[in-house]
Amino acid sequence: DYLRKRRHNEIFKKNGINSMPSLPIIGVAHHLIKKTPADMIEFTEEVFKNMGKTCNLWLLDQATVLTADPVFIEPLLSSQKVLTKNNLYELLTPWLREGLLLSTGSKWHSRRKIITPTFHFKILEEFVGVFERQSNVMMDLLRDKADGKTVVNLYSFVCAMALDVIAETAMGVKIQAQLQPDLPYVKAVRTVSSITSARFVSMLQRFDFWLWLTANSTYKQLHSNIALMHDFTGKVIEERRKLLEQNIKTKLPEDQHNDDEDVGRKKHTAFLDMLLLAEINGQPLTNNDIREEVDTFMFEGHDTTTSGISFTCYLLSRHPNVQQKVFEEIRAVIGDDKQRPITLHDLQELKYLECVIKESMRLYPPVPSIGRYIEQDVYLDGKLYPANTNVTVMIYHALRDPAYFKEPDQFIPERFYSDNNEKINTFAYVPFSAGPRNCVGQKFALLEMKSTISKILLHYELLPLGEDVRPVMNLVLVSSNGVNMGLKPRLYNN
Ligand code: HEM
Repeated sequence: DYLRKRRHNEIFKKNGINSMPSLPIIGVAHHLIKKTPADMIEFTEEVFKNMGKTCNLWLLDQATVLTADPVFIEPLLSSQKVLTKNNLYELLTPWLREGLLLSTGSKWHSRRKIITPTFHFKILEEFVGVFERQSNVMMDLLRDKADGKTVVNLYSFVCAMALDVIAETAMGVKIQAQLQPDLPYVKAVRTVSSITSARFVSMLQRFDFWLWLTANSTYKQLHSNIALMHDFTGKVIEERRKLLEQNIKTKLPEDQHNDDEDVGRKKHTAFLDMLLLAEINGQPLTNNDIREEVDTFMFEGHDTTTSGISFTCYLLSRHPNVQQKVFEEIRAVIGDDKQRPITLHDLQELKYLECVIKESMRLYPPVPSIGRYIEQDVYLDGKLYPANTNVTVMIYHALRDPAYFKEPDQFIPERFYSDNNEKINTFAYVPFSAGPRNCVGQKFALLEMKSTISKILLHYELLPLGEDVRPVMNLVLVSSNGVNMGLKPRLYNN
């Protein structure tokens, strides 16, 4: 073990990577044991300040390279050889199994090949109506809070809305998370997301055995809720497969299996339908194959956009000039009729809003860190990196690097103008990651965020009420005291 650690440290040193002084066996775990999740942003900042933008920490006997340096991020994320996720992702395995986020090797390759086209422009166009309908529900729910005085934690409203959107687009099912929050599937998603996030930031709870031993009821709650979710998605898949087979047999046009609400309108295709039709090496996917992909969308596709929408609205509430500029753009593109459905074309025209969202995700990236595992010795940018190394890209810190972003803590959407001279380095701005394992859902996410935020601003003015956010790096970025603001109905006098 000593020799292994020495080899790692020597190789790192050659690459200009410092290793933090560590103790035998435990490494640097003693620095972390008393840290709370809320301390982690500051702790990592301190580490980078003292050790450099890429450095190594021994966590027990595991080499863990932390980086916020685009010079290293570029070869790492571009590599076709380092595609495996690190052990932190194991927390998600019981729920997501080997879906696209967690799978690796040839399984990941073949799945990525069939999933990428499911985000085709034409398909996304069909989803715009879902964004519209679900954000309209949220507008109704916000109405009695919008008195200009009440402090609203927008996060919980957006979260239920985003869950409705992803259930309908991924599975073709209306789960009514906003209107019936007590539905078992909805509660199960919330419970499993929150237990998994808590485990992500607790060194001890990460280990299954320890969770079972010290928090048995949480352990049981986690697994019974996962079983419930698998059961639910499994049944949806079975039903849609039957329906599809029936439709093929009777050659019914797609829109004849509409439910009541959709009568008269072409029913949109869900991701699940495309997976039912997909083949790998001439073989269709099994229900279990499809389930892990649908579950992955359910997880990856709602907490992330919730974080993005909530933090953007928060920043707008604190920057009235920017809010006014966005509002004017929305009014110019969409008009004053709050009931007029927002089209894909409208969303594409909202250029300033896009800059605002990009800048919000720079200050508050919904996915604040990602990880890779180096399985075999590998050369990145001509330098050797030893096998059995975890790497964590600290997206949160990279996006506030003054070497790449002037006044990095300021909210300046204009830096994303396409004609801005201050060209943004692709690997310095990675909220959706980059390279072969980048976010497959990023276009969907951007459209959903644009659609929801423009709906909110058409209906309400956002006011700087309540405590400022305290960002915490969970699986996604959250705020420990909520994402607070006030709302006031918009009046259109001029
Ligand atoms: C603002 C919203 C979002 C952000 C910031 C975001 C960010 C990311 C990031 C950083 C990754 C790389 C993860 C890693 O390397 O471990 C990723 C992967 C992924 N995202 Fe997103 N995401 C968002 C929304 C979505 C949505 C809406 C979907 C689905 C509808 C989605 C589906 C996925 C999937 C399936 C992967 C795995 C891709 C692969 O490994 O090939 N994401 N996302």
